[in-house]
Amino acid sequence: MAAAMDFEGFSSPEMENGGDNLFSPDNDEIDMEMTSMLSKHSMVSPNNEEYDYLTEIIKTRTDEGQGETIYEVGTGEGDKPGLKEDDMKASVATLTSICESLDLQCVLLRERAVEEGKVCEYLLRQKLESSDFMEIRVAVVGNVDAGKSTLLGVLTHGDLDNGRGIARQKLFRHKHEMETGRTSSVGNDILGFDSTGNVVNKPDHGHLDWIKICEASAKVVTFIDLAGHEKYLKTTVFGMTGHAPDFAMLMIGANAGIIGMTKEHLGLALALNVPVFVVVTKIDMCPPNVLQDTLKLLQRILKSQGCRKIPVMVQTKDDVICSATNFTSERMCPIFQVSNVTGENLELLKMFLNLLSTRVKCNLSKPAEFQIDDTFSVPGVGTVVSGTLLQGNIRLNDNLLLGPDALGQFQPMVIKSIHRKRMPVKEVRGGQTASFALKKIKRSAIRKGMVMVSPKLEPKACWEFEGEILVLHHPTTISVRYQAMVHVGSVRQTATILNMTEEHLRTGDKAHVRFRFIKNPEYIKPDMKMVFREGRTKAVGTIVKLHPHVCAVAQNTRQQRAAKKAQEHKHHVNPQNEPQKPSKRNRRIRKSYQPPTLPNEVTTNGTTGTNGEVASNSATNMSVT
Ligand SMILES: Nc1nc2c(ncn2[C@@H]2O[C@H](COP(=O)(O)OP(=O)(O)OP(=O)(O)O)[C@@H](O)[C@H]2O)c(=O)[nH]1
Repeated sequence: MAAAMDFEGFSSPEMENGGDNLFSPDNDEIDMEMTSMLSKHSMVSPNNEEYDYLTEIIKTRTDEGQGETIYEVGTGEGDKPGLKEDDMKASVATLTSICESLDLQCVLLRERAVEEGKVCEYLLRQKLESSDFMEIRVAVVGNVDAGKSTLLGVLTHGDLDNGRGIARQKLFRHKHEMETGRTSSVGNDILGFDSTGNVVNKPDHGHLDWIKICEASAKVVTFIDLAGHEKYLKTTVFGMTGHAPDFAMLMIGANAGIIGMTKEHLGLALALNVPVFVVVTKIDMCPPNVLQDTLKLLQRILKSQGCRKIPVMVQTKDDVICSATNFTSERMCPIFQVSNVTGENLELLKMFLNLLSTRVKCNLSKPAEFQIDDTFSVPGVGTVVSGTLLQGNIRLNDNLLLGPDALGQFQPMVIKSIHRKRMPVKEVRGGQTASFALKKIKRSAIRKGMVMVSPKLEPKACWEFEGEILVLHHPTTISVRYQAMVHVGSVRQTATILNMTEEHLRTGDKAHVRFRFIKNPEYIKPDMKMVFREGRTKAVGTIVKLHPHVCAVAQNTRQQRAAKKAQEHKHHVNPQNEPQKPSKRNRRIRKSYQPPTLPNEVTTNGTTGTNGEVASNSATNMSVT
């Protein structure tokens, strides 16, 4: 019961709606409408018109699924499921022919015998050029020693672990990680699937060639390996907000159970609306009664008020298909039980990963918006930034704006080269991660949290913003002037509470709070999820209003203009240009000067002030981070 209590307050309104806001309701409605008009016999011998209609439906569904969909043959609205052998054969022939015309690979996932015959489910996946692939990002979280790095080593390198850490050795990036066996930084590993769903990773002398994997893949799953130790929580939170994961894979050691940071990481994923699936490891070395206890507690926590999830034990291929197809839209939380040493159930997990589809739909027709999560200085190349393209497209030689800098300004820059997963490409689409080499930009001019956006967006930075927050934990009370680290997308900066609707906030309290960044203005948008934390203090929330930076810029330019005017005046009346003490009147004016309040504030519905700072609805396509 205590565990359930701990989760009070983790759920957000979106969670309670099952995260439905992640999908465009209009498209779902169209899809449902189109599909519901079909009978189970529609594919048996369609005439030309019906054939075109079926083609249209499949095209819409694969486009919506960003290049893939699961299609069921043998079911239809108002019909009892199942087709006789001959009808099934004819339907599959129609499906295959449609797939060929649309350049889709058609793979049988499962066949079910039902009262009226058979129902077959097919995975339809776009055949892509070798330089293109679908991308899914999975954040890997869980307590220290849950087996995160080991599982990633086993999945990506194909060799089982020995129970003493041999598999994880391939992934550690720092010397101290090798020595302590603990992950400290955000690491990325990739697992590629070809169009038929086979794993393409083939290590060469223990090393993976990312370019070869990407070329052979139709889908690449990127694992964002986050540290399990509490002292690296800052990194873990950054990984969950800044790397825009589609899903979170929560790892639990079967014998250790739900300990340490497990609940913390689960709560973080829930608060950020990232769908979670659980992998219980080490089942080879865990006594059955301990495993049962761990699973029971896990299910109780998932079903509790704070989580409101439906735990589903995945034990067969059918379970995998059901849970993968319903994962994004429902409150389902699939649970796998695996061993990295014997390999038990790893095939089910791989099949599940292959069937996952991107959660966040990115609008490709909108102006480009790229959030930077890391910077590098590459010898012979120059400054390189990596991150996620949240909307639009970016091509080689595109002119973009980079910022905001410390003054809240954006500078023009040109894209010199583009890499996706270390593979040179000419273009990146919304939803994909990439690295860009930038022309004539110093690395020192860039910090994590900056963005590169199309000039059409006319970006504005802001010092101050308002958020609706919920305090998950605080030992005493939070009041005005309290400072803590704010994570929003890849922005990570300390902010001060300027004012709030409550006088004091305690654990479990909700409030409307106005924040101010202490160091730099940032590019953020309404509706973005935020985490506010300092030590064990944690609050989560949503940005509801921005106070654009125009204020500070205006202040600056106004001050600059005033200074220039004063200078000119000085030159005019004081030809020797000697420093002069400001008059008493001027000093009084300066002292009493208050920055003007802004007329142009941005609200959540995308309405803008006089300058039209933020494109309407642009926030709705942000990845939920
Ligand atoms: N027997 C057995 N041992 C495992 C299994 N999975 C992981 N281990 C062992 O558990 C230990 C810890 O695994 P790690 O992969 O380092 O754990 P982690 O969650 O990545 O830990 P951090 O990087 O510190 O967050 C290693 O010695 C692994 O060999 C498993 O399924 N069975």
